[in-house]
Amino acid sequence: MDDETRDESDVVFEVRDLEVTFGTDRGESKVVRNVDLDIRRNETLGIVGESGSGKSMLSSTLMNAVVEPGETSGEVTYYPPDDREPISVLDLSESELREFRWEEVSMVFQGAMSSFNPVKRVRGHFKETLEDHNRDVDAGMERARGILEDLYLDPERVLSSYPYELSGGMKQRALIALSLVLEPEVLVMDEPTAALDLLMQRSIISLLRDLKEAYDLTIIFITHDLPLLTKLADRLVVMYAFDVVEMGDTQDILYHAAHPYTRMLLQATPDLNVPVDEMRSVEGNKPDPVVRIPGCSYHPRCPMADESCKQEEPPMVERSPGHRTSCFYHDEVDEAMPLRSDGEGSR
Ligand SMILES: Nc1ncnc2c1ncn2[C@@H]1O[C@H](COP(=O)(O)OP(=O)(O)OP(=O)(O)O)[C@@H](O)[C@H]1O
Repeated sequence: MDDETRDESDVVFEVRDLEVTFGTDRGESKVVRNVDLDIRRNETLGIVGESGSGKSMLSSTLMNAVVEPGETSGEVTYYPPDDREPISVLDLSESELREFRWEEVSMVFQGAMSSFNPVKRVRGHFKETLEDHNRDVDAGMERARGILEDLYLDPERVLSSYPYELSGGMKQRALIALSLVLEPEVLVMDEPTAALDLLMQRSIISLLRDLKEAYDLTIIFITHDLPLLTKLADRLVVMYAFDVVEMGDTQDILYHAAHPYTRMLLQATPDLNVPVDEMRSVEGNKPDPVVRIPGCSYHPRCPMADESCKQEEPPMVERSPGHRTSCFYHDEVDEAMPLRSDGEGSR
């Protein structure tokens, strides 16, 4: 079904004309450009792109949490699961935002390891979160124990520990439990497994699949680790140069990637079981958020680019239902940049 014709009850976030800008000495720095996106209820949406492409900025806007002095414009509408009115996230006051964050949408940030206060036991973090949101602490702690157990942690041991007494994987799971204690609808995870070893990454991914079912969650997972994402996400959003260049079902993107950049990402991934640090990086210079080049932002690195790509910006088009891309030559990409055995090598 087309994103725009989709029944509203299926959509948890509707993002329109979204832009994030920073004023800099060199001029205006646009780090998210004109993004339109629907996030479906109870899906796992993966946002992928190289470092600095705008993934974290885009996801921060879902909680109106872009750091100062960044300016967010456009619309971010959140649809609660019940009969409540839709919420215009960018119009929320500070006190409304404090409730909205954690209770509706919870975020596990990049560098999660430092999210715990080192001098406070884990139990204190849970209690403080419950108290700050005027929740019944006893009931909340009972729920916390259940979530920790679901994450294969010993609740009493973890709750009575200081953060430094836990291993990286345990700390990460404790943080996920903390982010779920106020029963949010949406969990946003920004590179949550980046600091973990491969085995722990895989185990967190499988835990997230179970959690999503058990707690009826929508998960937004941000990473530059495409192999990891293909094991978790129902749909993928590919970002390049502060904009979305392709989105669609994970299988469609894996086997029928329509944008040359997505194909480059897939080709840079020799085998989707290979750790990310063994992947080759995509060649070429990184885009600059201050300098908007004419035409398609990917043309300087694109093997298929011609004169029109240098002059005109390609519009986002629907290639097949729900599969969109912004490339003039999406119909020719199969022939020009074939995927290994039609995607077989990418499994
Ligand atoms: N506080 C800030 N002020 C100005 N520009 C910023 C700020 N934080 C990030 N940026 C810029 O915004 C752009 C997008 O950054 P963002 O963190 O969203 O990228 P990302 O895709 O999440 O990268 P990574 O995977 O490395 O986290 C980058 O060019 C970055 O330099």
